[in-house]
Amino acid sequence: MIKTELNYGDVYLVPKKTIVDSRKDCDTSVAFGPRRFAMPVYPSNMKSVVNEETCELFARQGWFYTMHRFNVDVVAFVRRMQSQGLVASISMGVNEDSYQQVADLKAAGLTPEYITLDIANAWCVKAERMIAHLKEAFPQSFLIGGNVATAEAARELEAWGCDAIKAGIAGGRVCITKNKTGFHRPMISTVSDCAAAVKIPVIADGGIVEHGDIAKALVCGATMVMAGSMFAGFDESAGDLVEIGGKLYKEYFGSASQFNKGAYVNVEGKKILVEYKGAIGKLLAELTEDLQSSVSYAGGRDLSALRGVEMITVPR
Ligand SMILES: NC(=O)C1=CN([C@@H]2O[C@H](COP(=O)(O)OP(=O)(O)OC[C@H]3O[C@@H](n4cnc5c(N)ncnc54)[C@H](OP(=O)(O)O)[C@@H]3O)[C@@H](O)[C@H]2O)C=CC1
Ligand SMILES: Nc1nc2c(ncn2[C@@H]2O[C@H](COP(=O)(O)O)[C@@H](O)[C@H]2O)c(=O)[nH]1
Repeated sequence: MIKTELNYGDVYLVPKKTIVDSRKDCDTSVAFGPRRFAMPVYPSNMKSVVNEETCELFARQGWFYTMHRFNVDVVAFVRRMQSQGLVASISMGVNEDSYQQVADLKAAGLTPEYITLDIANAWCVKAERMIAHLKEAFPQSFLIGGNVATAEAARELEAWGCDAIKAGIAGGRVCITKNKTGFHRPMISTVSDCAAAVKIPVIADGGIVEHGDIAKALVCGATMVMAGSMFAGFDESAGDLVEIGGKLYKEYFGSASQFNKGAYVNVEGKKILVEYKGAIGKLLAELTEDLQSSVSYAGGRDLSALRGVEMITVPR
């Protein structure tokens, strides 16, 4: 029997009685690890989405962020953020260069508050080794492991010592993993299964198309949401600005694309152009308004209201 699974676009949320006088009374802040952040959504740790300036901007606004892991001087980055009293949140891989970065941070006496172990399928022996290494080197850091897509994988990463897991395989806008390997799970099913399986927070990663998808991910049990394409078209986005036929675009490419890797080897990502949309401030304000509205429809005053919301599918 082949199972049917659901994506964000396949479901809607059922409204409850609103108890606030204004949407502005709804609190969108979220406790995540040792800190509280203004919103439960943040940009993907991709070279075409964030750079040091983007990370600093998000940290200053009280939003969470994670710096990507591609040719980054982590010692300089962590020092830069912490010397300004900002949260330091970095990414690591599983290869020798990442072990060297751990040693460099230790030698410099630096401890990032948040570390994200970032590989396509973190349910693997190489990730298990790196997670053990990171837990030993930085027991005080909040360790996010990802990505995974099943309850069993989520449980294993929790058992290996992750403080949070990132869920979502092959659901991203510039992903070609599902085309090239055949593997993928839709996000509603992925997030619901992973969140039900573990006690630690789950980050829903990839596949956000509409702002309301963020509320849907939280209803499925996610604590945080990571999005790439949604944050890719702005002045502050890391991708290059290009002009074609008098129209402006920003480049957005996958971390496993030829453009990121510098070679066509094990390519599982592509490059696209996203419409240029100006300054990012307008998006951040609109995301906040939209999530405040979601909380009001959920019949509460804060994000906890979303946990009790009924989800339905509509036949197409
Ligand atoms: N969320 C998602 O769905 C996906 C995200 N990505 C993103 O792309 C980037 C690159 O990802 P990734 O390829 O994992 O990392 P890397 O290319 O950095 O690979 C990390 C190491 O793991 C090994 N490795 C990677 N995949 C496999 C595999 N399937 N089987 C055995 N060994 C493997 C690689 O060896 P070798 O190359 O020799 O196999 C390499 O030594 C990451 O930032 C990741 O988040 C990529 C695909 C899907
Ligand atoms: N299969 C691939 N997935 C990738 C790649 N680079 C990043 N990603 C994942 O996509 C999300 C962003 O998705 P979006 O729908 O919000 O744009 C990102 O956070 C990664 O998990 C890649 O090269 N291949």
